[in-house]
Amino acid sequence: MPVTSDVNEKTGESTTEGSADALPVNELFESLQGEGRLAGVPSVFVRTSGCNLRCWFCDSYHTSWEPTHATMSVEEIVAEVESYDAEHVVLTGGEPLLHDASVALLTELDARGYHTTVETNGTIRRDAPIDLASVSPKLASSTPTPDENARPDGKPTDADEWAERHAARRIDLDALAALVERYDFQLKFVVGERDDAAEITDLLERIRDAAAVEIRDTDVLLMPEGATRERIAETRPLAAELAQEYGFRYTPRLHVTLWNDAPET
Ligand SMILES: C[S@@+](CC[C@H](N)C(=O)[O-])C[C@H]1O[C@@H](n2cnc3c(N)ncnc32)[C@H](O)[C@@H]1O
Ligand SMILES: Nc1nc2[nH]cc(C(=O)O)c2c(=O)[nH]1
Ligand code: SF4
Ligand SMILES: [Mg+2]
Repeated sequence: MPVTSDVNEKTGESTTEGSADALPVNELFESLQGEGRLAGVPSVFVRTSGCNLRCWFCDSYHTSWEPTHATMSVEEIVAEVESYDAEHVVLTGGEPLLHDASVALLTELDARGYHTTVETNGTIRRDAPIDLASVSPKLASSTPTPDENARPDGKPTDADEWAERHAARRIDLDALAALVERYDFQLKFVVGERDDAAEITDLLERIRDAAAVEIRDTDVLLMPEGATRERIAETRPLAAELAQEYGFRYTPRLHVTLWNDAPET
């Protein structure tokens, strides 16, 4: 029987000791990669549950604010991935690098020749075979407030408690430097307001100082904030404008345009 892999729902801390071979999986599906430099590529998505942050805009509420999951062994996940025809696998969450078993899963996928992308908030470093580290550091504007949260029914969350924890955890320069040094990477920032740009350029300077590899402006992608077609229609012009102004790349959210906020897309 697989050992339960879990994350403390109150603090988002990983409690995965002794569970190197099982993951909390919120959903597993095939879709088109919607974001980043592999946008449009058919991919299997493995969405783990549990996060150490609480972005107010999180489009995966049931992995962060209210985590739900089935526990699957690495073997079961690999078998389900193999039932699809795709060559690309995206490990996401929640925060997938919280879990020890993510390393085991990536190792098994690598051994079978899959291209792996890991979507991560950049606060955790891991040694694992990752083909593309898709790192999305969280800006101050992601911090939850009692008025702004991702809860589908709009009711209040424990945002006060989380605001402090989120702010303290969201940037870890050592972890960001390690991720860009170890892996082929993209830095993907969620943009919803013009002030985000100053924080991005400031943070970029600090990562460049801390990391021993080159970070080109074209490794930096700006992505419109929004989990729905309506919302990205509002934020898209700003993300595109800032990308042009600063020489960064723009990335769409193809899946939102195609399927809005439907699950398993
Ligand atoms: C749900 S997160 C899971 C991976 C990891 N926790 C992270 O944040 O990078 C997957 C991607 O969706 C982005 N994201 C989440 N909610 C979003 C929103 N409302 N608008 C735009 N991007 C969003 C994140 O920044 C990240 O790049
Ligand atoms: N189609 C599609 N592309 C994605 N790229 C990153 C995603 C994520 O949630 O990490 C995502 C997602 O949820 N769906
Ligand atoms: S870090 Fe990722 S999964 Fe966690 S709350 Fe933010 S967007 Fe959601
Ligand atoms: Mg998503």
